[in-house]
Amino acid sequence: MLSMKMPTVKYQRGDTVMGRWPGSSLYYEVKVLRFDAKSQLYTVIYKDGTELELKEQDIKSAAGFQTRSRSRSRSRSPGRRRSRSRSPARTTRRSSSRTAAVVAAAAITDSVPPSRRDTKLKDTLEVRLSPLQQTKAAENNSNNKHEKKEEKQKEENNMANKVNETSEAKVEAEPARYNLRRRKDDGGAKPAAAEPEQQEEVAAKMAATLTATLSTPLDFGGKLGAYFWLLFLPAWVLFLVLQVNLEDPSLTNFPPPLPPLEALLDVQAFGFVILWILFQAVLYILPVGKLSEGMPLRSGERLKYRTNGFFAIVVSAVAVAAAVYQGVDLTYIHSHFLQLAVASFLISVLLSVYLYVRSRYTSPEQLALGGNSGNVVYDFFKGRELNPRIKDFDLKFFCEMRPGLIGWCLINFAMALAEMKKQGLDAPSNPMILVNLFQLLYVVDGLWNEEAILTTMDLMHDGFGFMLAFGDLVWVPFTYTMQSYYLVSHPNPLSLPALTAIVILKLVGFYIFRKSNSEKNAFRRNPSDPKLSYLKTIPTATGKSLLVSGWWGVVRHPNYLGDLIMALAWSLPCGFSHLLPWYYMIYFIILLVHRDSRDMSECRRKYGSAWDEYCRTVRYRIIPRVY
Ligand SMILES: NC(=O)C1=CN([C@@H]2O[C@H](COP(=O)(O)OP(=O)(O)OC[C@H]3O[C@@H](n4cnc5c(N)ncnc54)[C@H](OP(=O)(O)O)[C@@H]3O)[C@@H](O)[C@H]2O)C=CC1
Ligand SMILES: CC(C)CCC[C@@H](C)[C@H]1CC=C2C3=C(CC[C@@]21C)[C@@]1(C)CC[C@H](O)C(C)(C)[C@@H]1CC3
Repeated sequence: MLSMKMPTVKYQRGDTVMGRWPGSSLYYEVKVLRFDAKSQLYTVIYKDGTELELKEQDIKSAAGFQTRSRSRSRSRSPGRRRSRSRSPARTTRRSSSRTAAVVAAAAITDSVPPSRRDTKLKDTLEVRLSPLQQTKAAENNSNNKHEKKEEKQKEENNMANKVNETSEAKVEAEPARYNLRRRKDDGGAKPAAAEPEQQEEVAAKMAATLTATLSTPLDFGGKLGAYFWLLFLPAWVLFLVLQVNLEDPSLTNFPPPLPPLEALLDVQAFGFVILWILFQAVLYILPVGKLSEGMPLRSGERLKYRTNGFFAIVVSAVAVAAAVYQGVDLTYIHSHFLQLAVASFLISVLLSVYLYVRSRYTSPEQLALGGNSGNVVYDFFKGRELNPRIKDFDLKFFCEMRPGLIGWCLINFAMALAEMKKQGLDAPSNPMILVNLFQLLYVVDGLWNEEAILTTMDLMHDGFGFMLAFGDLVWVPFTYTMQSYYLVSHPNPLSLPALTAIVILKLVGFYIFRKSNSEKNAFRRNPSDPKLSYLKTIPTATGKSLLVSGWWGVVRHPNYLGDLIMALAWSLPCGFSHLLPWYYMIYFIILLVHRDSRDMSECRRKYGSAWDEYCRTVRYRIIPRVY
């Protein structure tokens, strides 16, 4: 087993110490993750999962601190606080009437540092600064003049640590916003207001600090990129759908003229999409199948998910078969593809708006780290809330695994029927059968191993916003079906050797994909599983280890490799006459390369030098010796 050693420095990896929150004089309990000898900085992790780099002088041993109890702070009367000298959050009656447009200072409780949150709150919001106090002994040790000044400031903060925001107050602190933690449990304390100027000063200081420390780099080209993707993605789907209908669907051909609006909007198609989603929702909530636990959240909580996806696809297949038996003409899906896509798009927009609005009222712990930039368009696109739920109904999990994914198979099946109808066949063509079976296998496998999705990036890190809502409800069912749609009117006879080679390719890809995903999933769920004891690992400061042998020792993303090989096998049956059926392959390379780089940054942030060591040991990302 490989292991890392930390250089001999004052604080060691794993030490629990007190770290100063940058820009303030407040100290919180942190754990040392690593020390960078070059920059002389310690990477520490706060209790809420925030990682920061601190200088040695901003760290103190935990022994010199004591936690101020809640009861003590509660007993402090507002009047007593008022009598104190000026402080950043001083409470006065006078100022209570002036709190509109005042930024409230962050509430920091139980040694959890402030994280960010948009705070346009309608209700009265009571927040409180509750840092930890240093003991007398520690204070005496602090000879440094600078430190003494900060101690004084800290004392002031402690004295006047309640700020109130009235209903008309709008809390807006640009460029960054901070976490205002509701103090529902502080019933005894009366709301009071802070001195606006001083609060603003504190807020501005913290805002600057938080911008510098908490903001994760923006993906997808940042704010401008978000505008671009919001327009480009729907336009691209429209382009593909119009193009695939052409006799000669060359991507270089000019797209056909846009149909009139009334041809795009179809109430019946809209109704069918809604019915399909509701049908899947009913299957999802049925108390059938396992309740699986997700990975621990930042709060330590583990959500439960109803993983009955396989049951859902079996029931859906039976329902579709019954409908066909009853004479329902599924080729409607082929002839109304555009209308169905537009209806799904509208639903995904409505869903994204709902998700964005509800995320404004969610507690900061429930926000994803990446979708909380403060820019409305970017956050709408990227998604703010990590696991939006209506009671136990997990919207992200449901959308990712059900309507679009199972809808993809339904559309493929409808295309096979449309091909038979259009080309007067008694049975679908071989390429159509291959595409249908290959993609069905992919989806069924995903649903059979539904629990494994709980350890993927989307579920663990990404917020649920337009990108995933659109991706799940529109992109997957209406662009992943391009190969079968293409085959409806573009037959491509396959020789037996070609057919056999494609099948072998698919199986090889599937084997790599499934084995590597299962290995990682099993390891993440139970790292001490005896079945995995032969695997080498690298320990990391977070307590989690990284696999460095087995599939994850071949390349850093063996699952992407398998997935790409499968994608190749999906396009090959369509031949080489047009680029359109190869669109998925091209898109998928771009998607996975980008995903890999996103994951690399995320893992480097999480695991630091352990990740670098993993990358040194496993040199290639996706394709051995190539990339
Ligand atoms: N068909 C499609 O459209 C798409 C399919 N996919 C497929 O979905 C699957 C999931 O993909 P995705 O979520 O992107 O990524 P992964 O399932 O590969 O998850 C990445 C995470 O795995 C963990 N990890 C990375 N390296 C190691 C290691 N050496 N040992 C242990 N854990 C490690 C890390 O999380 P941590 O350490 O926090 O556990 C990392 O963040 C893939 O098979 C992919 O091909 C993905 C996107 C689109
Ligand atoms: C619109 C954007 C450009 C891209 C959106 C990306 C999404 C379409 C994909 C992100 C991750 C996905 C996964 C699957 C489907 C596509 C999306 C939603 C997946 C459910 C397909 C089936 C697999 O077996 C899987 C491993 C479960 C996949 C997980 C990731």
